[in-house]
Amino acid sequence: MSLRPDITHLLGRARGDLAMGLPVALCGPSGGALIAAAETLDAARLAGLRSVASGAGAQLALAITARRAETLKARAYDGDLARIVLPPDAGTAWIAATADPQSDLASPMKGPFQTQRGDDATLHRLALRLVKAARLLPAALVLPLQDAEAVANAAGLTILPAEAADAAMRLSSPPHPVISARVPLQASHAGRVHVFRPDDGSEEHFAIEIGQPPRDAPVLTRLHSACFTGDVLGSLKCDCGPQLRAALAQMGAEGAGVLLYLNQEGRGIGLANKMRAYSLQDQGFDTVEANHRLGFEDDERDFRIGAGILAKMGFGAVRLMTNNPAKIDMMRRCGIDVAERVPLIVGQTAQNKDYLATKARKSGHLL
Ligand SMILES: Nc1nc2c(ncn2[C@@H]2O[C@H](COP(=O)(O)OP(=O)(O)OP(=O)(O)O)[C@@H](O)[C@H]2O)c(=O)[nH]1
Ligand SMILES: [Zn+2]
Repeated sequence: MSLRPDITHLLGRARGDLAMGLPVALCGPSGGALIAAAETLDAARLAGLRSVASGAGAQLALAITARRAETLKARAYDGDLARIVLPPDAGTAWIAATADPQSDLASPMKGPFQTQRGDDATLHRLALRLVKAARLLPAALVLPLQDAEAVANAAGLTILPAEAADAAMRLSSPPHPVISARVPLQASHAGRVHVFRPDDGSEEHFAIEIGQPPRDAPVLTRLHSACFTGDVLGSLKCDCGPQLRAALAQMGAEGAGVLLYLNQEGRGIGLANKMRAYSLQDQGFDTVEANHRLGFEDDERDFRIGAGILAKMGFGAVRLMTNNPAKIDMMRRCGIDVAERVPLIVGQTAQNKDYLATKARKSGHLL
Protein backbone atom coordinates (compact mmCIF):
# COMPACT_ATOMS: atom_id res chain seq x y z
CA MET A 1 0.00 0.00 0.00
CA SER A 2 1.29 3.44 -0.86
CA LEU A 3 0.12 7.00 -0.51
CA ARG A 4 2.36 8.09 -3.35
CA PRO A 5 0.82 9.43 -6.57
CA ASP A 6 1.33 7.16 -9.60
CA ILE A 7 2.12 8.35 -13.11
CA THR A 8 -1.57 8.99 -13.93
CA HIS A 9 -1.88 11.31 -10.92
CA LEU A 10 1.38 13.06 -11.75
CA LEU A 11 0.16 13.68 -15.31
CA GLY A 12 -3.02 15.26 -13.93
CA ARG A 13 -0.94 17.48 -11.65
CA ALA A 14 1.39 18.44 -14.49
CA ARG A 15 -1.54 19.54 -16.69
CA GLY A 16 -2.94 21.64 -13.84
CA ASP A 17 0.46 23.18 -13.06
CA LEU A 18 1.11 24.10 -16.71
CA ALA A 19 -2.37 25.65 -17.01
CA MET A 20 -1.61 27.79 -13.92
CA GLY A 21 1.75 28.94 -15.29
CA LEU A 22 3.97 26.71 -13.14
CA PRO A 23 6.97 24.95 -14.66
CA VAL A 24 7.14 21.15 -14.48
CA ALA A 25 10.26 18.96 -14.45
CA LEU A 26 10.68 16.05 -16.89
CA CYS A 27 13.28 13.45 -15.96
CA GLY A 28 14.55 11.12 -18.66
CA PRO A 29 17.22 8.41 -18.72
CA SER A 30 19.74 10.79 -20.29
CA GLY A 31 18.97 14.04 -18.52
CA GLY A 32 15.95 16.14 -17.75
CA ALA A 33 14.31 19.48 -18.47
CA LEU A 34 12.20 22.17 -16.93
CA ILE A 35 9.21 22.99 -19.12
CA ALA A 36 6.57 25.73 -19.01
CA ALA A 37 3.57 26.55 -21.20
CA ALA A 38 4.18 29.58 -23.44
CA GLU A 39 0.60 30.74 -22.95
CA THR A 40 0.65 30.98 -19.15
CA LEU A 41 4.26 31.85 -18.33
CA ASP A 42 4.65 35.12 -16.43
CA ALA A 43 7.64 37.47 -16.31
CA ALA A 44 8.79 36.37 -12.83
CA ARG A 45 8.93 32.68 -13.80
CA LEU A 46 10.61 33.49 -17.11
CA ALA A 47 13.27 35.38 -15.13
CA GLY A 48 13.59 32.35 -12.83
CA LEU A 49 14.11 30.01 -15.78
CA ARG A 50 16.68 32.38 -17.32
CA SER A 51 18.60 32.48 -14.08
CA VAL A 52 18.68 28.66 -13.81
CA ALA A 53 19.72 28.52 -17.49
CA SER A 54 22.65 30.89 -17.05
CA GLY A 55 23.76 29.12 -13.85
CA ALA A 56 23.84 25.79 -15.69
CA GLY A 57 25.15 27.12 -19.01
CA ALA A 58 22.02 25.71 -20.66
CA GLN A 59 19.96 27.16 -23.51
CA LEU A 60 16.23 27.88 -23.33
CA ALA A 61 14.21 26.95 -26.41
CA LEU A 62 10.60 27.49 -27.41
CA ALA A 63 9.22 24.20 -28.72
CA ILE A 64 6.48 24.60 -31.33
CA THR A 65 4.80 22.07 -33.62
CA ALA A 66 5.84 21.70 -37.26
CA ARG A 67 2.40 23.12 -38.16
CA ARG A 68 3.12 26.38 -36.33
CA ALA A 69 6.73 26.39 -37.61
CA GLU A 70 5.44 26.25 -41.19
CA THR A 71 3.43 29.44 -40.66
CA LEU A 72 6.39 31.16 -38.96
CA LYS A 73 8.82 29.93 -41.65
CA ALA A 74 11.00 28.41 -38.91
CA ARG A 75 13.02 25.30 -39.86
CA ALA A 76 11.62 22.19 -38.14
CA TYR A 77 14.76 20.01 -38.04
CA ASP A 78 13.03 17.50 -35.76
CA GLY A 79 10.30 16.72 -38.29
CA ASP A 80 7.18 17.10 -36.19
CA LEU A 81 8.45 20.05 -34.12
CA ALA A 82 10.89 22.96 -34.08
CA ARG A 83 13.04 24.21 -31.22
CA ILE A 84 13.38 27.99 -31.50
CA VAL A 85 16.40 29.44 -29.68
CA LEU A 86 15.07 32.00 -27.22
CA PRO A 87 16.72 35.37 -28.03
CA PRO A 88 18.42 36.89 -24.95
CA ASP A 89 16.06 39.87 -24.86
CA ALA A 90 12.83 37.92 -25.53
CA GLY A 91 10.16 38.54 -22.90
CA THR A 92 6.72 37.04 -22.34
CA ALA A 93 5.22 39.27 -25.07
CA TRP A 94 7.68 37.84 -27.62
CA ILE A 95 6.89 34.30 -26.49
CA ALA A 96 3.13 34.91 -26.65
CA ALA A 97 3.35 36.48 -30.12
CA THR A 98 5.41 33.54 -31.40
CA ALA A 99 3.03 30.97 -29.95
CA ASP A 100 -0.21 32.74 -30.87
CA PRO A 101 -1.10 33.46 -34.52
CA GLN A 102 -3.57 36.28 -33.77
CA SER A 103 -1.05 38.97 -34.74
CA ASP A 104 0.61 37.07 -37.64
CA LEU A 105 -1.09 39.10 -40.37
CA ALA A 106 -0.61 42.43 -38.58
CA SER A 107 3.11 41.68 -38.00
CA PRO A 108 4.19 39.64 -41.02
CA MET A 109 7.88 40.16 -40.18
CA LYS A 110 7.98 37.83 -37.14
CA GLY A 111 11.38 36.18 -37.04
CA PRO A 112 13.74 35.19 -38.57
CA PHE A 113 13.92 32.35 -36.07
CA GLN A 114 17.02 30.36 -35.26
CA THR A 115 16.08 26.75 -34.60
CA GLN A 116 18.16 24.03 -32.98
CA ARG A 117 19.22 20.88 -34.84
CA GLY A 118 20.84 17.69 -33.58
CA ASP A 119 20.55 16.47 -29.99
CA ASP A 120 17.47 14.78 -28.70
CA ALA A 121 14.02 16.41 -28.94
CA THR A 122 12.18 13.73 -26.92
CA LEU A 123 11.48 15.97 -23.93
CA HIS A 124 10.39 18.85 -26.21
CA ARG A 125 7.94 16.47 -27.89
CA LEU A 126 6.55 15.38 -24.52
CA ALA A 127 6.28 19.03 -23.43
CA LEU A 128 4.12 19.79 -26.48
CA ARG A 129 1.85 16.82 -25.79
CA LEU A 130 1.43 17.98 -22.21
CA VAL A 131 0.49 21.57 -23.07
CA LYS A 132 -1.96 20.26 -25.68
CA ALA A 133 -3.47 17.94 -23.06
CA ALA A 134 -3.86 21.01 -20.81
CA ARG A 135 -5.84 22.59 -23.71
CA LEU A 136 -3.30 25.41 -24.03
CA LEU A 137 -1.60 26.77 -27.13
CA PRO A 138 0.84 24.13 -28.41
CA ALA A 139 4.07 25.93 -27.50
CA ALA A 140 6.34 25.21 -24.54
CA LEU A 141 9.50 26.69 -23.14
CA VAL A 142 12.04 23.93 -22.54
CA LEU A 143 15.25 24.18 -20.50
CA PRO A 144 17.33 20.99 -20.74
CA LEU A 145 19.10 20.38 -17.40
CA GLN A 146 21.10 17.45 -16.08
CA ASP A 147 19.91 18.15 -12.53
CA ALA A 148 16.29 19.07 -13.36
CA GLU A 149 15.07 16.84 -10.52
CA ALA A 150 17.16 18.62 -7.88
CA VAL A 151 16.11 22.08 -9.12
CA ALA A 152 12.45 20.98 -9.15
CA ASN A 153 12.69 19.48 -5.67
CA ALA A 154 14.17 22.70 -4.30
CA ALA A 155 11.39 24.76 -5.91
CA GLY A 156 8.57 22.33 -5.05
CA LEU A 157 7.70 21.66 -8.71
CA THR A 158 5.95 18.54 -10.01
CA ILE A 159 8.43 15.97 -11.33
CA LEU A 160 7.39 13.63 -14.14
CA PRO A 161 9.41 10.56 -15.11
CA ALA A 162 9.46 11.18 -18.87
CA GLU A 163 9.39 7.60 -20.18
CA ALA A 164 6.52 6.56 -17.91
CA ALA A 165 4.63 9.77 -18.78
CA ASP A 166 5.06 9.11 -22.49
CA ALA A 167 3.81 5.53 -22.15
CA ALA A 168 0.84 6.54 -19.97
CA MET A 169 -0.22 9.25 -22.44
CA ARG A 170 -0.27 6.74 -25.31
CA LEU A 171 -2.56 4.40 -23.42
CA SER A 172 -6.22 5.24 -23.18
CA SER A 173 -7.87 3.85 -20.09
CA PRO A 174 -11.65 4.16 -20.51
CA PRO A 175 -13.43 6.42 -18.02
CA HIS A 176 -15.35 4.61 -15.30
CA PRO A 177 -19.09 4.94 -14.61
CA VAL A 178 -19.93 7.20 -11.65
CA ILE A 179 -23.72 7.52 -11.56
CA SER A 180 -26.74 7.40 -13.84
CA ALA A 181 -30.21 8.81 -13.38
CA ARG A 182 -33.46 9.11 -15.29
CA VAL A 183 -33.91 12.41 -17.16
CA PRO A 184 -37.10 12.73 -19.21
CA LEU A 185 -36.22 14.55 -22.43
CA GLN A 186 -38.24 16.33 -25.10
CA ALA A 187 -37.04 13.64 -27.51
CA SER A 188 -38.03 10.77 -25.21
CA HIS A 189 -39.43 10.45 -21.72
CA ALA A 190 -37.28 7.33 -21.34
CA GLY A 191 -33.97 9.21 -21.11
CA ARG A 192 -31.14 8.29 -18.73
CA VAL A 193 -27.91 10.26 -18.27
CA HIS A 194 -24.76 8.34 -17.30
CA VAL A 195 -21.64 10.17 -16.06
CA PHE A 196 -18.22 8.68 -16.82
CA ARG A 197 -15.06 9.93 -15.12
CA PRO A 198 -11.48 9.35 -16.32
CA ASP A 199 -8.89 8.26 -13.73
CA ASP A 200 -6.47 10.99 -14.78
CA GLY A 201 -8.44 14.02 -13.58
CA SER A 202 -9.42 15.11 -17.12
CA GLU A 203 -12.92 16.02 -18.30
CA GLU A 204 -15.91 13.80 -17.54
CA HIS A 205 -17.93 12.43 -20.47
CA PHE A 206 -21.64 11.63 -20.61
CA ALA A 207 -23.80 8.94 -22.18
CA ILE A 208 -27.48 9.63 -22.82
CA GLU A 209 -29.33 6.34 -23.09
CA ILE A 210 -32.76 6.39 -24.68
CA GLY A 211 -35.05 3.48 -23.83
CA GLN A 212 -33.47 0.13 -23.06
CA PRO A 213 -31.46 -0.82 -26.14
CA PRO A 214 -30.64 -4.56 -26.20
CA ARG A 215 -26.90 -5.20 -25.77
CA ASP A 216 -26.82 -8.02 -28.31
CA ALA A 217 -27.90 -6.00 -31.38
CA PRO A 218 -26.39 -2.93 -33.13
CA VAL A 219 -27.56 0.15 -31.22
CA LEU A 220 -28.44 3.47 -32.86
CA THR A 221 -25.48 5.58 -31.70
CA ARG A 222 -24.17 9.13 -31.96
CA LEU A 223 -20.67 10.13 -30.84
CA HIS A 224 -21.15 13.84 -30.30
CA SER A 225 -18.19 16.08 -29.50
CA ALA A 226 -18.99 19.02 -27.24
CA CYS A 227 -19.66 22.30 -29.01
CA PHE A 228 -20.59 24.98 -26.48
CA THR A 229 -21.30 27.52 -29.19
CA GLY A 230 -23.46 25.20 -31.31
CA ASP A 231 -25.09 22.97 -28.69
CA VAL A 232 -25.88 25.64 -26.08
CA LEU A 233 -25.84 29.00 -27.85
CA GLY A 234 -27.35 27.95 -31.17
CA SER A 235 -24.37 29.21 -33.18
CA LEU A 236 -24.96 29.29 -36.93
CA LYS A 237 -21.26 28.72 -37.68
CA CYS A 238 -21.55 24.92 -37.42
CA ASP A 239 -24.17 22.15 -37.55
CA CYS A 240 -23.59 20.71 -34.05
CA GLY A 241 -26.75 21.89 -32.29
CA PRO A 242 -29.15 20.60 -34.99
CA GLN A 243 -27.16 17.32 -35.18
CA LEU A 244 -27.44 16.85 -31.41
CA ARG A 245 -31.20 17.41 -31.40
CA ALA A 246 -31.83 15.39 -34.59
CA ALA A 247 -29.89 12.43 -33.21
CA LEU A 248 -31.89 12.43 -29.96
CA ALA A 249 -35.13 12.86 -31.93
CA GLN A 250 -34.38 9.82 -34.10
CA MET A 251 -33.51 7.75 -31.01
CA GLY A 252 -36.76 8.90 -29.42
CA ALA A 253 -38.74 7.96 -32.55
CA GLU A 254 -37.13 4.50 -32.69
CA GLY A 255 -37.50 4.09 -28.92
CA ALA A 256 -33.84 3.22 -28.31
CA GLY A 257 -30.34 4.61 -28.77
CA VAL A 258 -27.27 5.98 -27.07
CA LEU A 259 -25.71 9.41 -27.54
CA LEU A 260 -22.22 9.89 -26.16
CA TYR A 261 -21.57 13.52 -25.26
CA LEU A 262 -17.78 13.64 -25.35
CA ASN A 263 -16.13 16.67 -23.79
CA GLN A 264 -13.70 17.13 -26.66
CA GLU A 265 -14.64 20.73 -27.42
CA GLY A 266 -13.30 22.19 -30.65
CA ARG A 267 -12.25 18.81 -32.10
CA GLY A 268 -10.13 18.29 -29.00
CA ILE A 269 -8.36 21.67 -28.71
CA GLY A 270 -10.60 23.21 -26.03
CA LEU A 271 -12.92 26.19 -26.15
CA ALA A 272 -10.25 28.90 -25.78
CA ASN A 273 -8.30 27.51 -28.73
CA LYS A 274 -11.52 27.07 -30.74
CA MET A 275 -12.28 30.75 -30.17
CA ARG A 276 -8.72 31.53 -31.33
CA ALA A 277 -9.50 29.48 -34.44
CA TYR A 278 -12.76 31.39 -34.95
CA SER A 279 -10.88 34.66 -34.70
CA LEU A 280 -8.48 33.43 -37.42
CA GLN A 281 -11.50 32.39 -39.50
CA ASP A 282 -12.62 36.04 -39.28
CA GLN A 283 -9.22 36.89 -40.81
CA GLY A 284 -10.12 34.69 -43.81
CA PHE A 285 -8.70 31.25 -42.95
CA ASP A 286 -10.85 28.13 -43.17
CA THR A 287 -11.46 25.73 -40.25
CA VAL A 288 -8.50 23.47 -41.14
CA GLU A 289 -6.06 26.31 -41.92
CA ALA A 290 -6.97 28.00 -38.63
CA ASN A 291 -6.12 24.84 -36.66
CA HIS A 292 -2.81 24.52 -38.49
CA ARG A 293 -1.81 28.16 -37.93
CA LEU A 294 -2.42 27.62 -34.21
CA GLY A 295 -0.11 24.60 -34.37
CA PHE A 296 -2.76 21.86 -34.15
CA GLU A 297 -3.66 19.04 -36.50
CA ASP A 298 -7.08 19.20 -38.21
CA ASP A 299 -8.59 16.96 -35.56
CA GLU A 300 -7.04 16.29 -32.13
CA ARG A 301 -9.82 14.08 -30.75
CA ASP A 302 -9.24 10.67 -29.20
CA PHE A 303 -12.19 8.48 -30.19
CA ARG A 304 -10.87 5.56 -28.12
CA ILE A 305 -12.71 7.22 -25.21
CA GLY A 306 -16.07 6.82 -26.98
CA ALA A 307 -15.35 3.21 -27.89
CA GLY A 308 -14.31 2.51 -24.29
CA ILE A 309 -17.57 3.95 -22.90
CA LEU A 310 -19.67 1.91 -25.36
CA ALA A 311 -17.82 -1.24 -24.32
CA LYS A 312 -18.32 -0.44 -20.62
CA MET A 313 -22.06 -0.04 -21.27
CA GLY A 314 -22.11 -3.47 -22.89
CA PHE A 315 -22.44 -2.40 -26.54
CA GLY A 316 -20.28 -4.12 -29.16
CA ALA A 317 -22.06 -3.07 -32.36
CA VAL A 318 -23.53 0.25 -33.51
CA ARG A 319 -25.56 1.92 -36.22
CA LEU A 320 -23.45 5.07 -36.19
CA MET A 321 -25.04 8.43 -36.91
CA THR A 322 -22.24 10.36 -38.60
CA ASN A 323 -20.94 11.90 -41.80
CA ASN A 324 -17.32 11.48 -40.70
CA PRO A 325 -15.58 8.35 -42.09
CA ALA A 326 -12.74 8.79 -39.54
CA LYS A 327 -15.17 8.08 -36.69
CA ILE A 328 -16.29 4.82 -38.38
CA ASP A 329 -12.69 3.83 -38.92
CA MET A 330 -11.70 4.56 -35.31
CA MET A 331 -14.67 2.65 -33.88
CA ARG A 332 -13.76 -0.41 -35.93
CA ARG A 333 -10.11 -0.17 -34.92
CA CYS A 334 -11.23 -0.02 -31.27
CA GLY A 335 -13.24 -3.22 -31.63
CA ILE A 336 -16.74 -1.73 -32.06
CA ASP A 337 -18.57 -3.21 -35.04
CA VAL A 338 -20.15 -0.48 -37.18
CA ALA A 339 -23.03 -2.41 -38.71
CA GLU A 340 -24.39 0.63 -40.56
CA ARG A 341 -23.68 4.32 -41.11
CA VAL A 342 -26.73 6.49 -40.56
CA PRO A 343 -26.27 9.89 -42.29
CA LEU A 344 -26.96 12.95 -40.14
CA ILE A 345 -27.31 15.88 -42.49
CA VAL A 346 -29.17 18.74 -40.78
CA GLY A 347 -28.64 22.37 -39.86
CA GLN A 348 -27.11 23.84 -43.00
CA THR A 349 -27.06 27.64 -42.85
CA ALA A 350 -25.68 30.45 -44.99
CA GLN A 351 -23.07 30.94 -42.25
CA ASN A 352 -21.85 27.30 -42.12
CA LYS A 353 -22.00 26.51 -45.86
CA ASP A 354 -18.26 27.11 -46.37
CA TYR A 355 -17.35 25.30 -43.11
CA LEU A 356 -19.25 22.18 -44.19
CA ALA A 357 -17.78 22.38 -47.69
CA THR A 358 -14.25 22.60 -46.22
CA LYS A 359 -14.90 19.55 -44.02
CA ALA A 360 -16.09 17.62 -47.09
CA ARG A 361 -13.13 18.75 -49.22
CA LYS A 362 -10.31 18.49 -46.68
CA SER A 363 -11.47 16.07 -43.98
CA GLY A 364 -13.42 13.60 -46.11
CA HIS A 365 -16.86 14.27 -44.61
CA LEU A 366 -19.71 12.72 -46.57
CA LEU A 367 -22.41 15.15 -47.60
N1 LIG B 1 -11.19 23.50 -34.01
C1 LIG B 1 -12.43 23.73 -34.43
N2 LIG B 1 -13.43 22.97 -33.95
C2 LIG B 1 -14.67 23.20 -34.42
C3 LIG B 1 -14.95 24.19 -35.37
N3 LIG B 1 -16.29 24.17 -35.62
C4 LIG B 1 -16.81 23.19 -34.84
N4 LIG B 1 -15.84 22.60 -34.12
C5 LIG B 1 -15.90 21.43 -33.23
O1 LIG B 1 -16.00 20.32 -34.05
C6 LIG B 1 -16.61 19.27 -33.33
C7 LIG B 1 -17.72 18.68 -34.20
O2 LIG B 1 -18.03 17.48 -33.67
P1 LIG B 1 -18.91 16.36 -34.32
O3 LIG B 1 -20.14 16.96 -34.96
O4 LIG B 1 -19.09 15.31 -33.27
O5 LIG B 1 -17.97 15.67 -35.39
P2 LIG B 1 -17.77 15.69 -36.92
O6 LIG B 1 -16.33 15.39 -37.15
O7 LIG B 1 -18.33 16.92 -37.56
O8 LIG B 1 -18.55 14.41 -37.43
P3 LIG B 1 -20.11 14.14 -37.61
O9 LIG B 1 -20.87 15.30 -37.08
O10 LIG B 1 -20.32 12.88 -36.83
O11 LIG B 1 -20.33 13.92 -39.05
C8 LIG B 1 -17.09 19.86 -32.02
O12 LIG B 1 -16.16 19.52 -31.00
C9 LIG B 1 -17.04 21.37 -32.28
O13 LIG B 1 -16.77 22.12 -31.11
C10 LIG B 1 -13.87 24.96 -35.87
O14 LIG B 1 -14.01 25.82 -36.75
N5 LIG B 1 -12.64 24.69 -35.37
ZN1 LIG C 1 -20.27 23.17 -33.44
